[in-house]
Amino acid sequence: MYVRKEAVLSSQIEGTQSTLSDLLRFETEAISGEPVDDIREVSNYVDTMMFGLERMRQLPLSLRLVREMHQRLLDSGRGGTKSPGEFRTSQNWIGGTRPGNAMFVPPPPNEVMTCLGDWERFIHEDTPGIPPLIKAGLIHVQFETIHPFLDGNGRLGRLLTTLFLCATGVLRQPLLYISLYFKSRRADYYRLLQEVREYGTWETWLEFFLEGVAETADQAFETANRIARLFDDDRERIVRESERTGSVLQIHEVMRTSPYLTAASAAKRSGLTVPTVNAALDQLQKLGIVEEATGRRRGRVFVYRAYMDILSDGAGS
Ligand SMILES: Nc1ncnc2c1ncn2[C@@H]1O[C@H](COP(=O)(O)OP(=O)(O)OP(=O)(O)O)[C@@H](O)[C@H]1O
Repeated sequence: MYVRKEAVLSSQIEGTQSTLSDLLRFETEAISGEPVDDIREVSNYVDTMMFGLERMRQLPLSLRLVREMHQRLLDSGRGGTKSPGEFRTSQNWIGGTRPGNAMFVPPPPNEVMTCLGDWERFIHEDTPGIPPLIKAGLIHVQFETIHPFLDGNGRLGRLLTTLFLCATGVLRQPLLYISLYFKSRRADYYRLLQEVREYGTWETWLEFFLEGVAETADQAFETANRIARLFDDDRERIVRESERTGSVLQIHEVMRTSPYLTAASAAKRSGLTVPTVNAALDQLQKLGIVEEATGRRRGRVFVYRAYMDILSDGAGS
């Protein structure tokens, strides 16, 4: 669920409209009002993170892995036509309408591979004096400065931060949604990346980055506690107040990983029959734990509302 939250936030940094609810409903094949392209983009982000983590069992965090991840990330979402999986062979720029009036012009195409080679070497270099969190901040600013793709550099760069921290064992799971911090301070984020180049203010960037990691980690800890309390309280209420406690608990369990579901998907996930699932969902609705989200009689979608409210903090509804 944290990966999904990070995906929504990272994609929201530049204009993508979908919310965490949209993504989860999309994944349950429930209909949503948002343009499908936006949701697909976020869904691709989740897919790319999972793919990257899995692929790191066979491959180091390398340029090859970066290209494979980029291919997935841009698969048919925003930027899908801009050479997915290929390092650029033309000049790009940030801000403005042409290199002449741009805020930043990344290295020329014939320098990209040399810069990337250095970047890759730095990732793997033994740097005992640089703790992994500081290294992650350096890797991010360098990647954004090289801007090796025609599109998707921001999203991939943020993904790589989490992936690098997983690779070094700082994170056991991809549980850092640092994009919330970058999103709420977007102007500072861009400015500080820029100032590293213009004024060599590495320390200011690193302070900002590390503050983001600390703030994000504190929030994740707090969120995890709130979620654990909610699950415990609701379980107790189910045991105390509901009929058919066994199947109701089973559906409650399923909703911990799928806060949006249909009766059919819940049946598939739990191994219970559809009528049993419907009866359990009925009980959960009576307890006020679950709500029906569509207002329709057919194709109903159920949501674990209080859970979604906690998860959606800062990521739209
Ligand atoms: N002045 C700058 N110098 C270096 N990098 C920058 C600067 N301003 C922004 N960036 C980085 O470039 C990213 C945007 O690049 P690009 O459009 O290729 O990525 P994206 O993933 O498609 O978009 P976004 O990150 O905005 O969702 C920003 O997210 C940020 O990480």
